[in-house]
Amino acid sequence: MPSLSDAFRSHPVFLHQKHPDLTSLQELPDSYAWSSSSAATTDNSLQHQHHDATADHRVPVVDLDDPNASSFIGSACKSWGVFQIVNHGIPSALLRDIELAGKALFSLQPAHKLRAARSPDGVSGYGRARISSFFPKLMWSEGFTIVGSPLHHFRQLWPDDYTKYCDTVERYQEAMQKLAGKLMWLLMASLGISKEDLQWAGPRGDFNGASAALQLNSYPTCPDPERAMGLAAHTDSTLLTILHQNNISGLQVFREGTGWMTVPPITGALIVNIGDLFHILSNGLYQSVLHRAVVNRTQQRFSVAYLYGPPGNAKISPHAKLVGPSRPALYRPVTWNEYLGTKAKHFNEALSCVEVCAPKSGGLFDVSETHNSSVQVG
Ligand SMILES: O=C(O)CCC(=O)C(=O)O
Ligand SMILES: [Fe+2]
Repeated sequence: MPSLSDAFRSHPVFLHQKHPDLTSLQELPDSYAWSSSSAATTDNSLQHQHHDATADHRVPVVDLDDPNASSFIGSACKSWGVFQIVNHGIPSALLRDIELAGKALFSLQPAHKLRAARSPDGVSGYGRARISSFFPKLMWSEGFTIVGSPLHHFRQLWPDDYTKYCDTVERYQEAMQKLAGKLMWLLMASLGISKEDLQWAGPRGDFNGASAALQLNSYPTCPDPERAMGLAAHTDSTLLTILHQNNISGLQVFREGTGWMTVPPITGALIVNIGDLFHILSNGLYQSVLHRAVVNRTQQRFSVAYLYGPPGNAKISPHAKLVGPSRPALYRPVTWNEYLGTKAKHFNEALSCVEVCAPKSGGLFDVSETHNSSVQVG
């Protein structure tokens, strides 16, 4: 069965590894300037101001202990593709520990960090965002990707001290895997899909064999944040992503008709993004949210993304219960590996590459319309 590492290995991204020490720069080098200081900023739209969060313009916050959590999540996914969660069961000490591990890692000297550099066809290790290759300008950030055990790389970074950091990562991965499974069923329930309806979730519905990657991100303080970009606009290729940000804002999501909106940090809350694969599974009902990270002049920002996808051999397709005479399947079945290949080539156009039928215009589709449909897909 192909693993996530195999998937990345077969779709290498070549990034030049030379990485200046961003913390030492007093001025923004041209290679990092996404807009000129006088330019009206429209396209990759560096409007850094966020729209003030009136009730309708606030990323929804869902209490997972609420008996109606599933239906709140459903509404959030239809209109936003992102929501924050509280009462998620992840201990605050674990959130603090993973943040401390990230801080310790990114504060190492540049040459030291490069001991754990990600190889061009590798998935794990230190380096620039994989999406960098799609943009002419560099991003004001550093990342560290972990698939499976970080032992090999952590030994290179902390020869005498790696066990405590490995232990933190392992505990974090375990807790995230459980939470991701729980979120998957809340999402499924909101679409009227039960455990019997999802073969690849396994006989006990525990998503055994699901794949995941952990992405640590650091956004150093920036001398000219209005012209820089921390992480350019993208959607995640995942089913879902669980993001922990420290108490510094920077994550923005794009809303049709409104523009870029900041997702404000809420102490102890986690952010859940719908990824492209869930968009496919939901037959386009749930949005995979376009998001980016902006930077600031005074405070270093950290985030930890748990990128969650299906088992390597699972074909993800619009679920049969969401397909009917009035709503044909919009996408063809794909494995995560195949989809990552499409993304590596076509980036933000990847979803349209697996489309089989243009989405109908004219509003949201009513889930109840097809709950009893027996049409099979894939
Ligand atoms: O740092 C953030 O807030 C966003 C990170 C992200 O989008 C990613 O790692 O895919
Ligand atoms: Fe992302």
